[in-house]
Amino acid sequence: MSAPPPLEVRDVTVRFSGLVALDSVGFTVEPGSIHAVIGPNGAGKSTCFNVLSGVYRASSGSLRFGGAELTKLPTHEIAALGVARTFQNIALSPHLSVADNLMLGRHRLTRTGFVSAGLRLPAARRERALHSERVAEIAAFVGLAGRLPVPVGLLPYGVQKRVELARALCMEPRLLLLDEPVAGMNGGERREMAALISAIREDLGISLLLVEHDMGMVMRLADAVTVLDFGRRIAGGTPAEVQRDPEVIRAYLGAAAEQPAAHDEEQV
Ligand SMILES: Nc1ncnc2c1ncn2[C@@H]1O[C@H](COP(=O)(O)OP(=O)(O)OP(=O)(O)O)[C@@H](O)[C@H]1O
Repeated sequence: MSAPPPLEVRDVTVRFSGLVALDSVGFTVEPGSIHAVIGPNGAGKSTCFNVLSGVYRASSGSLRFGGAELTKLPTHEIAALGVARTFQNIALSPHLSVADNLMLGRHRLTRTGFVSAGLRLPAARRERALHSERVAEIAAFVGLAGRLPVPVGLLPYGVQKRVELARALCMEPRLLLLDEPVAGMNGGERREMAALISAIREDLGISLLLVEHDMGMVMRLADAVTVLDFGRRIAGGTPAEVQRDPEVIRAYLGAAAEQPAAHDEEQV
């Protein structure tokens, strides 16, 4: 897989009947980096994510991934360019095994159609064997080797989040969008997930964009941080830079005064 191109977000605005959820937001995810988007509740983080994966349309602005303009593409074409995402609420089939869920992640890479697969033609059999091998490799990489036959619904929540991540990796992405990857996890699960995210960057060379509430995790993991507040980009830079930015401190202190529980997440 070739090195990822940069993701360039320029002047992106998203409006929902009068409400400006994103207001001329811009940032660049450098190739092979971990870039975090943070901000208080309602800042526009999920909107940013949804516009990147094609779930929402930008009202104006541009999102370029290498030579491709993503703004007008449907979700499956964005995925075909090598942009995969995970969901905040797990989006797996609970009755299917881990292996089958991961195979579904490889769907876009499958060449032989359903008919030849159904007829068990040799080409389809060979292709399935290759995909199974890759699924086993990815499962081992994320620490799921022993769980391949287990129905996803029987696994603990933290393990299901790993399956969700593995499913996205099965799409062989060059850019991975992670929506609150440690939400709802306990301290141990958070540390494991943080180590896995680092390994994805180090060993697979994939760029990662993550939306996350856990500040400890963001500050330890991210190479660069973009801070949103009320749909605007109020700061950007290294974790150390944004942590001491007065605008950021003001946004978070204001939010904490209104919603004390919102950023009270456990630190990694
Ligand atoms: N589909 C939608 N229709 C209308 N308004 C929306 C929609 N999605 C988001 N919004 C609004 O856009 C603004 C930004 O919301 P968004 O969910 O992107 O924020 P967020 O930073 O992800 O918040 P949180 O941390 O609570 O998840 C909010 O005012 C929200 O109510």
